[in-house]
Order: sequence, then C-alpha cells, then structure tokens
Amino acid sequence: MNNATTLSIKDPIVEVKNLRFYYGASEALHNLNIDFPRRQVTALIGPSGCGKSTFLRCLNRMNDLVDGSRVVGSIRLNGTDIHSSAMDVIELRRRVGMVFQKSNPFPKSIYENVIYGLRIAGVKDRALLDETVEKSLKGAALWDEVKDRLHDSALGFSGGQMQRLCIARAIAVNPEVILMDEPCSALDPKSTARVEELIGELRKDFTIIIVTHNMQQAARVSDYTAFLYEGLLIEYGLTDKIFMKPKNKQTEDYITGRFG
Ligand SMILES: Nc1ncnc2c1ncn2[C@@H]1O[C@H](COP(=O)(O)OP(=O)(O)OP(=O)(O)O)[C@@H](O)[C@H]1O
Repeated sequence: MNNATTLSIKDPIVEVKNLRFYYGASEALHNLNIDFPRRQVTALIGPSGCGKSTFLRCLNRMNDLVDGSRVVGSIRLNGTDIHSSAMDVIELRRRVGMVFQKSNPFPKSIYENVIYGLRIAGVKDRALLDETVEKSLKGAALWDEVKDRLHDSALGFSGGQMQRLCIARAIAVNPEVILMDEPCSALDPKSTARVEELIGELRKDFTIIIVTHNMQQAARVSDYTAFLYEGLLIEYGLTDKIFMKPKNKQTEDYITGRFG
C-alpha cells in the first residue's frame, strides 16, 4: 500500500516518482512516490534503518559519493530531473542544501564559514559578502550573539551556535530546499528549542525536509509527515492527521512508541 500516491500536493517543489535506491545488490528504498510541498516543513520519520537518511541524501545526490550505489526512478526539482544532463550536481547541491546531525563548521572564522559557498562560486564583491554574512546570520538567529566576533574561529562556539552557523552557511547560497538530517540530535534541550524555533522562521522562505527520531519534534516543527518502514513509504499526510488519526496500523504503532 502506498498512501503517498493518493496525497496530492499542489505545485510541489520536489516530485519523487518510482524511486528505488540500491547499495550494491541490496534495495534500500522500494518504489517511493512522494511530492514535497513548497515552503513547508516535511518530517521523515521511521525506525532506525528504514531508509530516512538514504532518501534524504538522494534528494541532492549526496549518495553519488557511495561506491556501488544506484538510483532508479526520477526526482524532479522545480520540474527538472536532478539526474538529467541539464542538472549540474554542484548547482543542485547549492539549490538543495544540507544540514547534518553533527554540526560541521570549517576551521575558519565565522565570516568565512558563512560565505564559503560564495567563495567557491568566485564571488569577490566585499559589500555583497558582508551583506550575505549579516543576512544569513540574522536568518539563522545568530547575528546578535556573534556580530562582534565575526573573525573569530567558529570552532570555539557551543554546539547549538555551531549548528545555527551551519544553517547560516546553508542559507547563504539561497537554496530552494534545505535538507536536515537529525539537526538537533547532538544538542541540549535549550539549543534544540532554538533550532526548532528557527525552523519555524525559515519555512517562510525555504522548503525544509527534516529527518527526526523525535516524535514530539516532528509534531512540533512539521506541516507534513512521511512515515517510512523498511524502505517503503507507509503513510504520508498532514502532520496533524498522521499524529492524531493515522490510517495505517504500523504508523500508529510507531508514533505511539510501540516499536522502533
Ligand atoms: N553506505 C552504505 N552501504 C550499504 N548499506 C547502507 C549504507 N548506508 C545505509 N545502508 C543501509 O541502508 C538501510 C537504510 O539506512 P539509513 O541510514 O538510510 O536508515 P535511517 O532510517 O536513516 O536509519 P537511522 O535512523 O538509524 O539513521 C539500512 O539497512 C542500512 O544498513
């Protein structure tokens, strides 16, 4: 059964059709069909090993880096197949940014961390770089804390600040979609609350797809929720519906903590 195909999203930003993903001979994702809504937060939930991270990494072709992996099916970003020759993979990763479980700031200053993507793109205009740093740090709710220390190393900050810095770096290149792979799992409750608040702000400008193990977090931050189990998309819908009235018994068992 695949409820996802029955959920119609108007003007989706990402359309996934008949997606299968293989690690060598092993099929990790089985024929996923799901459309992601624009400027909304979608949570991917499911027990460990069900394929959440694999799926997330398909969306900006991070899995291309895994030897022996193979993708079948199509993923469209604003109508263009991300595997077509029309899509440059570097440009794809600019358009579909990523924030990881463990913050990964570079051993550089805060300023250089934020504009890293622009530097790679060869941008030299100082005013534009300054403006991007301020805008991105404000967007990541970090400006007030670091504005007097922009040229200090990013490595001296707290875990929560570093994760917000990684979010600032992700938004600095103006992506269309931001993928977040358990962005709060290494953070304390206070920093988690700040990042969750930030996700609420970011959804005004960006589409966010977030993997989380934390059911309360999925319920708090997301508009839509997709439940995966053993590489299958079991149920997909509005978060309120998935949590209050899931259609599928496996979804219900998972969200009520009966397994996983
Ligand atoms: N690089 C890899 N090579 C081979 N198999 C892999 C690789 N990465 C993941 N897998 C397998 O693919 C399946 C899906 O893993 P994935 O990490 O996507 O699940 P997940 O739902 O994100 O799990 P978790 O919640 O524990 O992070 C698992 O069976 C896993 O063992």
